[in-house]
Amino acid sequence: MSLDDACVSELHVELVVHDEGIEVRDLDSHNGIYHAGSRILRAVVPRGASLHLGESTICVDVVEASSTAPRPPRDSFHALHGKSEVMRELFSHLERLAPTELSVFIEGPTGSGKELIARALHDESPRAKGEFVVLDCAALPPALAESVLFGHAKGAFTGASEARIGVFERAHGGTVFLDEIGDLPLDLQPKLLRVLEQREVTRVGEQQSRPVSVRILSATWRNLRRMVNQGFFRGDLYFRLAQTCVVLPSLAHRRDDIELLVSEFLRCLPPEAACARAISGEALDELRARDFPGNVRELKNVIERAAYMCNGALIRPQDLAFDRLLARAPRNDGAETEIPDFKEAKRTAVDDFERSYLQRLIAKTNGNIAMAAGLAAIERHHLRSLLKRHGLHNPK
Ligand SMILES: Nc1ncnc2c1ncn2[C@@H]1O[C@H](COP(=O)(O)OP(=O)(O)OP(=O)(O)O)[C@@H](O)[C@H]1O
Repeated sequence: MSLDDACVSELHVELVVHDEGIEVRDLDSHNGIYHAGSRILRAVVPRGASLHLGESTICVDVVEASSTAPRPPRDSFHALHGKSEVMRELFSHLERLAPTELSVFIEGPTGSGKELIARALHDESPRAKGEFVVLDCAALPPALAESVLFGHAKGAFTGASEARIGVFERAHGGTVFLDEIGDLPLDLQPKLLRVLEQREVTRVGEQQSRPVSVRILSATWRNLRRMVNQGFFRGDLYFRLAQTCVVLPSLAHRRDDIELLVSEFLRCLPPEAACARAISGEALDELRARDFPGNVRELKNVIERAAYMCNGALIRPQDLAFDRLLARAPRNDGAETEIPDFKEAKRTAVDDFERSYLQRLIAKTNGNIAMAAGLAAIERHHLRSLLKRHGLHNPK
C-alpha cells in the first residue's frame, strides 16, 4: 500500500497478521508510527486499530481470505466453453489440475474437446513457456514409431542420414499430449513406461540416455480400462498415465451448452466475412433436438456452414437443412427455389456421399478399420481421417 503523504517515508511500516491481532513494525521511518497517542516501534494492535503515520491515519484490518468463499461458476476455461453443470464442474477441476505435475488421462468421444483440454492444461501450467507437443498414436508409422517417440542416432537404420530428436526431447520443459493412446502398439508400451518412470530417453541406436522433463497428458475415445482387462493395453502404463482422469461427456448429454457454443462459434467468425452473426430461437431448438455424433466439432461445422450459406444475418431452421437441400425431391409447386453456389453445392454433395458410404462401410465391417480399409481399397490412415472428418471414428 502506498500513501500520498510527503511526511511518510518510502518504506515506513510493515504489518504482519497474527492470531492475536496485527503486528506493526516501524521500518526506521523518519516521522514514526503512533497508536492511541503513543509512538510504537514494534507492537501488536487489535484488528481495526487506527495508526497515525506522518499526516495520515490508516485503519488496519484483515480481509477474510477469498479462497474460503465459494467461487462463482465459470462458463469457460481457455478456449473451452460450456455452461452445463458437468462442464462447470469440469472447468473448476481443470483449474486445480493445471498447475500440478499430475499425468492426466482424458476420456471422451470424438470431437468432444479432448485436445482443447490438453492444450488448456498446458497453457495454464508453469510449463506454459515450454513446447506443447501433440503425438497422434493412431498415425504412427509402425517402422518409425520408436524413432518418432524417442529419436534416433545418425545411421541407426537405413535412411537415418541425420540424428533426430523424438517428441519427448522436443517437449523438454513442456508437455507431451499422447492422443489416441489406445492405439499405441503393444511393443512400444514398456518403452514408454520406462521413459515415464525414469524421466529419461534413449534414442534408437544409442546406449546412453538423456534426461527429459515433460508432463504427460493423454486421451482416447476407446475404453482403455476394458483394453487393459482384455490384454491390449498394459495396466502399469495405464496407471502411470491416468494419475488422474477427466471425462468429457458427449454433446448429447450436455445440451445446455449448445446455445453458448453456437454464440461463441458465431462470435469467432472472421470479422470481415459476410455471414450471419446470430441464430433464431427456432433454429436453436432444432439444434438442441439433434444427436451430434461428431459432438462439438460437428456443431461447429454446422454453424459455420449455415452462417456462410444463409441469406441474411440470422440463421433460421431452413439454413440448417442446407446439407440436405440437394437430396430433396425437386419442388414442382412453382415456388422459387434458391440455387446454392456451385462449388459449395458440389462440396455438400460429396460430403453427403462420403458420409453415407462410410456409414455403410462401418456397419458392414462392424467398425473394423483394417477390414473396412481393405474393402474400400483405401489406405487405413486415409480412412481414419475421413471417419474423423465426418465424426464417425467412434462407431461403437
Ligand atoms: N467446449 C468447447 N468449447 C469450444 N469449442 C470446442 C469445445 N469442445 C470442442 N470444441 C471444438 O471442437 C473441435 C474438436 O475439438 P477437439 O479436437 O479438442 O476434440 P477431440 O475430442 O480431441 O477430437 P478427436 O477425438 O476427434 O481428436 C475443435 O474445433 C474445438 O475447438
